[in-house]
Amino acid sequence: MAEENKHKDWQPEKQRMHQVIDVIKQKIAVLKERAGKLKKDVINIRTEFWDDVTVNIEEMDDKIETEASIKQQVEFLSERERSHGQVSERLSVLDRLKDSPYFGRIDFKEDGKEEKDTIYIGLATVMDEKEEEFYVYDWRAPIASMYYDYPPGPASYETTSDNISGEITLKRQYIIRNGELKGMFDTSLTIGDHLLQSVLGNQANTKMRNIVSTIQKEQNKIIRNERSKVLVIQGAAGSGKTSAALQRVAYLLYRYRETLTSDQIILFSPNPLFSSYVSRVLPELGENNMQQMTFYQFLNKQLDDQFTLENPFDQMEYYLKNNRKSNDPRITAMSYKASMPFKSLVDEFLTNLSEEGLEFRNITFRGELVIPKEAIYQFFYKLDSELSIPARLEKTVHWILRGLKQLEWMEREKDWVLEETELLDKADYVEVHETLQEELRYSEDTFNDFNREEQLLRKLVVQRKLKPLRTKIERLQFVDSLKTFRHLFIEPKWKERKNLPSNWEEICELTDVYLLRKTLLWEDAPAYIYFEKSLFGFTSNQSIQHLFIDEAQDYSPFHFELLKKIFPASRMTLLGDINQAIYAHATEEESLLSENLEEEHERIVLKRSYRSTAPITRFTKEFMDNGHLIEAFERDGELPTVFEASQRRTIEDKIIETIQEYLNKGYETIAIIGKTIEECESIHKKMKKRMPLHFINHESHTFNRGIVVIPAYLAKGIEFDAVIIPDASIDHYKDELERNLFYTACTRAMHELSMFTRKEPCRFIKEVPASYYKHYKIFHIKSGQHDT
Ligand SMILES: Nc1ncnc2c1ncn2[C@@H]1O[C@H](COP(=O)(O)OP(=O)(O)OP(=O)(O)O)[C@@H](O)[C@H]1O
Repeated sequence: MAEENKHKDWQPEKQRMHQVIDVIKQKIAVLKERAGKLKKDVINIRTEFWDDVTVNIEEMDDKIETEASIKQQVEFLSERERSHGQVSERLSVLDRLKDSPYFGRIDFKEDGKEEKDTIYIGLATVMDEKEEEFYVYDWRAPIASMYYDYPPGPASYETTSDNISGEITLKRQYIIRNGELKGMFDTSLTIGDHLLQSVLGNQANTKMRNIVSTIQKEQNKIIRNERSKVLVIQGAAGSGKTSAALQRVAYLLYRYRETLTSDQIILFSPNPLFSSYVSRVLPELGENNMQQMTFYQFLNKQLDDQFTLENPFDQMEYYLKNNRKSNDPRITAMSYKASMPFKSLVDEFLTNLSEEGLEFRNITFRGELVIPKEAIYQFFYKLDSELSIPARLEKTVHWILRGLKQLEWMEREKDWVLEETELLDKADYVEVHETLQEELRYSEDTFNDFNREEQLLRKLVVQRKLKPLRTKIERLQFVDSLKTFRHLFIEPKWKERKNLPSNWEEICELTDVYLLRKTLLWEDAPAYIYFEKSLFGFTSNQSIQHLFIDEAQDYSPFHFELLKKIFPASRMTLLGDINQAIYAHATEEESLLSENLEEEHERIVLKRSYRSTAPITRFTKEFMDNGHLIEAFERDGELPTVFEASQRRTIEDKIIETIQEYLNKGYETIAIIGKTIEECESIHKKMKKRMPLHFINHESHTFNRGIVVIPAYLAKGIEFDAVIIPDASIDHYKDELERNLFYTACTRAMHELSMFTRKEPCRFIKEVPASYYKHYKIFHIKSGQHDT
């Protein structure tokens, strides 16, 4: 920037910035020394661990002393390791601050005070050398919230105990890179479009970036919300839902740093690729990543190993292949089984099990029947019916275990036991011998030593043999929950209810076939887990304090009920976009984002879409019902293009040519987004000979720069510089869920979007005014193009 064009405060600001950077550098030097020392300590403790421990295990007292000595040493080591970890984390934050210590400033005059405060805002707090004055405020500090919420003029912020009001007299933004002041502007907006324009104009990245320097006012509301137990965010594609969620995690970890840790927060992500895509944001902000998992991983963990759980993406593929068939039982089941009416049916079924119908298993030991299932049934149903099923099962466990105790006494006398004592190893004999010695300390009677030893050996053998059975009983494996659940789909009493789908009979048959195979279809998993946990009792997870569900439109209220039961203490942040609902069960009424969600909640709507250029957003919003609610962020770019050609080979050539153009423009992440995995496989197979392509399936955990081929449902949540839709023909994207899938695919594009069709373009493209895109019909690629 020429000197004469620079801001009037350029010099003093530059000077101050260097002063702050110098302080940061000094702090880095001090911390590096500390880190070095701590590292040395850790290495020393590890190498000399056993020198400092007094090991003596001859006598009981010595044993206890040895244990205490080891414990002390371990504690000392972990304390040093922890300190080293903390210092390293702080060092990496300071390292980032050294390159860019702050990005904003507000001058604030509090009501009733003479002086104004100058507040510089950055990634983390920096104090002066004496640790008295703030050089930089952490962006999450209460006072910093005004930077995001207000233009110059009256403003206020909340502390934990107070509401402070006053006036912002100046609001300034800085671009500081590698320790150099590159730009500086005073702004009258909340966060000036100027800076946002430049951030959004950058290339897409294979890892998501933090947005703290340009958080928008409506996003800040989400980030700092502390009131709501359930916070629902409906946001257009690219409106910053995921970004806001991640900055919210960072905010909560800062705000509640005394009581909240990152492992008490879970984020449900749409696919494994997404998990790695967002993995850098929190470390960049100096925080540890929260727990992250897909809903599939979560449900799989809730099931024992007896089941094979279908992957949701396989369900999706089934849907996409069969959705044109009328009355396909699986397709109907996908929506019905995720619905609240189905939950009510399961609840009714559970209530009935309170009276009758639970299936039990025989209890056998060494091939012999010990307690027949009928006896368990009788015992269970004679218990007070006011008690819940889990409470009655607990009593049944005690009853069975008492029976096993009697069995143990009887078995001890049997011949097989004596035979097995001979197979015991030396350590067992030593153990029995020690018990005997212990008994003798309190008894003078040594006459029956031999008998007593045999008794102890027999006891040991029988107890050991019974242990696995006991464990199974304690784990309620004597209840046949699968067989019980099947009644719901077999017994006329349940099958012939009112208000069931018309093809319920077929659905029941199909469900039972899979249950018998111990395969849980994706649509059956939530209901089965809910059912089983209702029987056995929800072992609720009290430690999780915040649950974030990204792409919440893909969860049904039934899923939500399950999550609430499993995480009763947790606050929930549900983020999604109803326009991107791509699962058969996710309709507007049955979505977690629905305004009719019964749960008391606060709702925030994000309308502005930041990811794509304005021409792309204008194009995509045209074919969505509620598209008029989406606002494009004004960023210039090329119009989307549609290329139509009748020959496959021509289309392939044109795709290659387009990709080449994109590469020449400097785009680094380019995605060919298909509808199904089959379509993607076929494109990959044909085109990989002509250019390097990476194929992404549901097992992919990362993606690199370059050209990827990916189905739309796996591209959720991710973005690319340029997107190619290889087949946008009339017969390829048709029904309403395919509309959402098409929308999801198109909205992955930041800068360029091109679509290819072999026939007429799909009806969604045709719903867009012709002036919003360029339509080319290609007759011969070599002889040129015809603009229609
Ligand atoms: N305040 C902001 N400042 C800078 N960039 C932003 C801001 N908000 C969003 N973005 C950018 O917009 C893009 C989309 O953001 P994000 O992925 O969080 O949106 P989303 O609503 O989760 O999208 P989708 O639902 O389509 O997956 C990202 O590149 C993100 O960095």
